[in-house]
Amino acid sequence: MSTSQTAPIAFLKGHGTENDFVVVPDPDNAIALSARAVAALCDRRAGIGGDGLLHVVRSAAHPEARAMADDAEWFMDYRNADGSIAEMCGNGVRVFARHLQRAGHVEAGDLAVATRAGVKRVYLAAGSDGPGGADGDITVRMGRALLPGDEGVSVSVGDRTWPARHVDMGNPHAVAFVEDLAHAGSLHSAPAVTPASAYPAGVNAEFVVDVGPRHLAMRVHERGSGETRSCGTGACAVAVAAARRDGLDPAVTGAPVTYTVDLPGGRLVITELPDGSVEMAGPAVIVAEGYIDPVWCETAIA
Ligand SMILES: N[C@@H](CCC[C@H](N)C(=O)O)C(=O)O
Repeated sequence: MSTSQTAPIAFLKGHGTENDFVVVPDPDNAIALSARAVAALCDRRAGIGGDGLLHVVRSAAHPEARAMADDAEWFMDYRNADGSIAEMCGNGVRVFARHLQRAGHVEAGDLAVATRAGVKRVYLAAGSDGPGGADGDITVRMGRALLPGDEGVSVSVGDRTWPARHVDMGNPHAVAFVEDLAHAGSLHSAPAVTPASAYPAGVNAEFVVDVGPRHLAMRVHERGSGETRSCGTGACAVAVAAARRDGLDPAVTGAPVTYTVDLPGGRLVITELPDGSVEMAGPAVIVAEGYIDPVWCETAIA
């Protein structure tokens, strides 16, 4: 955020299954959001607080999205809570779409959103709360999961180590099936994921248990944010890893496979389709909106 900013900057606060975000609408890409500014805004005590930040920019106005502008009017410039940049955020893209719908920028129905992991198709049901709609689940076509070869990935917490599945949902994941989610410990610090060479840009680590047929529960430690109460791309990675573990591959059988994934902050339903794409359905809520004090910007971010 440019420290020369004098006008108040609008923001919203939202969440998807309690994965929470500061939303900064900036259609013309006029706000220079430094990593430091993002970290200050996401700070839960001295800032607004969030697992990440959604910078809402017209694709045509952003150098990383200009090439997608013909396919998607809006670009989700996603940042983690520590200010780092990530390719994609599954819960974030639903909150992003909810904001656009609520602000009247888009209608219910199909919407294309540009992300650093490509254009994602979002389906927004018409809501009952207000003209633009504000409730109901949002479905996102997340693209294909990539399963890089067996690099012998493993995840460790304390003296426990589990073999893990490397799943790429546009961003990197290591999925470990465990006996008990409590074995992941406090997750105050990042679990060790090896070999480091499998994840040169860092990794999100998921811990998963079965709770019933095609029904999973998970915890996650997110790159750049720590343990969060939900991760959409993580839930997709977990569902695909579980399908392969269970001998299911829609590309082979021609039948979609659905897993229900319970997270500390709520439930996501993940379906892998015969064309290999992964669909995620879940809630997205805008909680509040307001203005960031320019004096705070000067002092906290300068
Ligand atoms: N919470 C997100 C993922 C956000 C990005 C992640 N921390 C990364 O660095 O890849 C989700 O819902 O997918």
